[in-house]
Amino acid sequence: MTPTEGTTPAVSFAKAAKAYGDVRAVDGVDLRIEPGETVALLGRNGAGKSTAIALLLGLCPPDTGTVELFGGPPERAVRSGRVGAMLQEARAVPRVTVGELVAFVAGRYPAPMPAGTALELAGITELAGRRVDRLSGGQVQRVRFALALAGRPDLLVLDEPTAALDVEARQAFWQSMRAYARRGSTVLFSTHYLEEADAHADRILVVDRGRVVADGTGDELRRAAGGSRVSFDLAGRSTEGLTLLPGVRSSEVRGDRALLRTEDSDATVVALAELGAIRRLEVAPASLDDAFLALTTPAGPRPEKESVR
Ligand SMILES: Nc1ncnc2c1ncn2[C@@H]1O[C@H](COP(=O)(O)OP(=O)(O)OP(=O)(O)O)[C@@H](O)[C@H]1O
Repeated sequence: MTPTEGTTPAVSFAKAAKAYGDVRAVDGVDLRIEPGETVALLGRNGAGKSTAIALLLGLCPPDTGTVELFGGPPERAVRSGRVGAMLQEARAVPRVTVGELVAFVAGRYPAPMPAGTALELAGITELAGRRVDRLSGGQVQRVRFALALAGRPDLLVLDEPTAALDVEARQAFWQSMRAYARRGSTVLFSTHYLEEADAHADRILVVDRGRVVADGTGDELRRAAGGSRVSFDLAGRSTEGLTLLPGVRSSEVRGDRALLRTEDSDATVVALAELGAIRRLEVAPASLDDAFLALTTPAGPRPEKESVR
């Protein structure tokens, strides 16, 4: 996305880096998020999403480079109540009711929303009188969402917000998030789920080994990854040699179907036809899954610091 001239970005990283020993958790990231954008940080476990979020909230300083929120240090934006965050770590919760806790936290902010509105937006109005230490994991998650909203933040930061939620709660959560984003707030959320990033973000930043390796809408990422998927019924045929066919990058078997990811679907289809492997043959554009696989490094040991570059 092109930076908007003359506006102050909600979030900006300039060559920001943070290492833990040999691990470059955030490795020289340049990034600009405009006010009002909803952005997903998408990456595998250990890609650096939580560290990037810790930097932008001022929880730890970058080793090198700078991170700013609304044109100033993160601490200033956080102190002035412009930022609401929902982080991963579950802290011990006090023995107060949900309503009391949300009202207490809202009261710490200069321009909070009424506690009842925060509860309503988080879909937990009926939990207002329940003790916080007697809730299910999913309910606690939604209380934390209400707490993140309570100060009416300009920037809402959510680290894997749906991790503990079941399907129904997940849908309700995204509806609430979108409702809040429509009020003009900037939202940044991290996730492992491609479908969530695709469905709920205006823009997806794919993070891999501490770097932003792609930045765009789901459609842009699909196009950038290029390629197609060719699938057909194996009908008992061996899968041996499929990856050697022209254009094929990878192959996978799902039930009795073979799925080939290819850079040249015409050449792959001709080769399959020569083998007679064309039962229920389908050719489709690459999916976001394919794009993600093409853009990121497979799980495995992280390289040593020296071998990264
Ligand atoms: N406090 C720490 N001390 C040492 N290493 C750390 C620390 N925090 C993160 N790391 C390492 O930095 C890398 C990035 O971790 P980070 O938690 O930012 O990734 P993530 O994308 O949020 O992963 P996940 O999806 O699993 O939460 C990982 O290799 C992790 O082990």
